[in-house]
Amino acid sequence: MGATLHNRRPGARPAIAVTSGEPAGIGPEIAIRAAWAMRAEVNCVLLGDAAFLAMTAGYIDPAIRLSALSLQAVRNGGMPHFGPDRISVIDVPLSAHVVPGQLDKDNGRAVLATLDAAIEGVRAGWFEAVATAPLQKSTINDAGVKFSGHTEYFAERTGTAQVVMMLAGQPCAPADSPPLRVALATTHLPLRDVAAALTREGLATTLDIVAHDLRTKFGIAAPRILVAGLNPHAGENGYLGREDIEVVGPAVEAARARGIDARGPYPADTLFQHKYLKDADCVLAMYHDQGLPVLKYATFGRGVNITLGLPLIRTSVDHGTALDLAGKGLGLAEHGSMEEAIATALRMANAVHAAGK
Ligand SMILES: NC(=O)c1ccc[n+]([C@@H]2O[C@H](COP(=O)([O-])OP(=O)(O)OC[C@H]3O[C@@H](n4cnc5c(N)ncnc54)[C@H](O)[C@@H]3O)[C@@H](O)[C@H]2O)c1
Ligand SMILES: N[C@H](C(=O)O)[C@H](O)COP(=O)(O)O
Repeated sequence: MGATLHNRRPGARPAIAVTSGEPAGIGPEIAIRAAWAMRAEVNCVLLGDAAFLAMTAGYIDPAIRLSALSLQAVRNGGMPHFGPDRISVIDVPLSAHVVPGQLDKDNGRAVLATLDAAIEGVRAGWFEAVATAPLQKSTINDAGVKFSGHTEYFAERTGTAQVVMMLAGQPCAPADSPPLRVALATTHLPLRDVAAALTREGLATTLDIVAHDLRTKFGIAAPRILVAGLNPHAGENGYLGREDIEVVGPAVEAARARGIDARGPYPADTLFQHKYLKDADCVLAMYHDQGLPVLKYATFGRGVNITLGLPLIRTSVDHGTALDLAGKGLGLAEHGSMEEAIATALRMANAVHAAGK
């Protein structure tokens, strides 16, 4: 997988799959708006129900033009390249009528089918990367498929033993802030299971993946990674938990011995301040709600979620399905994060493409 990155036709706009997400949420709207806004730069290929996307596009702006092919037609004849005056769609039909704001488990498997089509398309050379609009994890579980997130699903479907979720965004202040990147040592699991999920070996692999992908896909020659402790005050010399001494610290030391500029563990509550972040390329947080609230507070609406360690490029938005907005109609959701997800996927694809030449 990924070999197709070198097959970009001279002069052709790169193609990126954009999955349209939970149909009852804001995903279809923001995917259409972002793809339309970026149509001059990139051939976004929306994956979703063609009739539903056409109807949604018509409500957003009748000037938006979509052209659709069935998945089977693409399998038979290659990708639609309709040009920059319209958005390409590959039809992945829904099973049930969509009521905005109301989840329907009958559509859960169709949402998963868009992810499968995206992965198939990268393997087949139709796309250079995948950007995903938000889906509702609970609906897929309600449909009878155990599902904890795109991150884990893409790992499983590509046979990747370990991946890393990283979110990135540009803080507004201070003015000289570098991009804030927060990677997670654990992803979607109950808080009570976090400590047991942290191992020296797992953290070692996480640090290797973060360092490798920041080098190869972000062009950072020697990434500096600041590692947060698990416990309050990084364990207070063992009086508030021993994981920082026994697991996190040794993993950081071992990474340094392998030539990775990892530092820590630092107390998480004071790590996110400019004097540390200004020289850092990434913070590794131990769990989802240790790192992401800080990132989202600083950059919500402009952030991007990137899965590191995959054999393909996958990005996403920094927010969810916003059913509260979707239920009230179109025009309430911001699509800045979706645009940034597509732009980041494009930059990453360009970096890999350039490196492969
Ligand atoms: N990339 C993804 O697929 C992704 C990411 C995050 C959450 N989710 C899923 O989304 C579902 C809902 O999650 P949640 O309720 O915790 O978070 P949410 O992001 O959907 O909503 C949280 C709040 O942010 C607002 N908001 C979100 N996106 C917005 C946008 N683009 N413009 C304006 N306001 C916006 C919502 O109106 C709401 O007030 C869950 O199933 C969650 O797992 C998916
Ligand atoms: N953890 C992500 C966030 O808070 O933005 C979100 O749940 C999406 O995760 P996946 O990309 O794994 O679906």
